[in-house]
Amino acid sequence: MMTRESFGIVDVAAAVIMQPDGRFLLTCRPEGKPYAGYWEFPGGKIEPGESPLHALDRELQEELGIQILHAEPWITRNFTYSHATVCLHFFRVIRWQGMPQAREHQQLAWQRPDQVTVSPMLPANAPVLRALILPPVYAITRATELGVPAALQQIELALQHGVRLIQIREKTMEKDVLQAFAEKIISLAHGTGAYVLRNSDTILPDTCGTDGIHLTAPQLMALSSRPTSGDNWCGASCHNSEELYQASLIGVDFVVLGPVLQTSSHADATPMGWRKFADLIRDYPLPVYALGGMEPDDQAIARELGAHGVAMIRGTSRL
Ligand SMILES: Nc1nc2c([nH]c(=O)n2[C@@H]2O[C@H](COP(=O)(O)OP(=O)(O)OP(=O)(O)O)[C@@H](O)[C@H]2O)c(=O)[nH]1
Repeated sequence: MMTRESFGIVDVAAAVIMQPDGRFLLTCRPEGKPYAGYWEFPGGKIEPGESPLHALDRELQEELGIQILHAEPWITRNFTYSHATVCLHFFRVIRWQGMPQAREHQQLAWQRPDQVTVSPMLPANAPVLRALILPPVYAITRATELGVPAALQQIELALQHGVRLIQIREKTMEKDVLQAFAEKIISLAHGTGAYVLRNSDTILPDTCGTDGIHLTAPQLMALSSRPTSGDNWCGASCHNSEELYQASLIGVDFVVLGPVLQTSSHADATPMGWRKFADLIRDYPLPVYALGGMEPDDQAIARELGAHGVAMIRGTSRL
């Protein structure tokens, strides 16, 4: 029988073991393994007949002496090394039993997503570390509907509640009003370390001081490469498998997928529901925010199904 291994694909389970303060654990590959001395997420190869989660539990017991109590599927990334193509199934491990110990004499380091101090990292892991910087909630503005003062107040409150990613999505706002609104949002957000993206359908220029762009689905489908470079963020809106595929092809940083539930901002759109959402993002390489009728409490179910977090328009006021 032809297996994935006979095609040179090695399935691997890897853990982002996360403390409540956001720090996660990296380990250094011990002598005797390929890429010895490189840092990686704890984990290892999935044995025949094992599920990714069972393999991860076994690996974490062998390598660190801990047992998984709660883990969420996250992203799945392929990477081709000279010896093999690895398919890395990442999980966020939120609760575990025991204290991680270096059972294989490897070095361990707790790291912050925006401040990784160990190197070199395994080559496959750069986009994974970048994905970890993304916060769990993505807030989307609706100043055209609320009025600028109320929208600013809502964003200020959201920032106080810990929101660290905001999209300015005012598609019909007059230019001067929009620019003044964007300046205020950027100044409020940057004061707390939050990122601000501009929707690609607004008339804000590249130079307006935002930290990147959020592509609408039609704009995503019209592109042949990612439109931002360097540290600038690039997100995209997706509604189906074709758009998800295109987003992974041009290598955006994250996607928003929906509508998951009924929402008054897109009342005519048919919601896909959680089951279809989960099917669409299974084994997907990029972080996904669930969008459409999301409330703060929906973070738990979204993450359980493999989402990175939730994106909210109205729900932001209930954080
Ligand atoms: N554990 C882990 N492996 C990774 C990461 N990133 C990455 O490219 N890999 C690759 O995935 C593969 C994992 O294989 P491994 O050698 O660690 O597996 P293992 O613990 O089962 O070891 P073994 O082969 O000695 O039994 C390696 O090719 C490694 O380079 C990561 O972050 N964590």
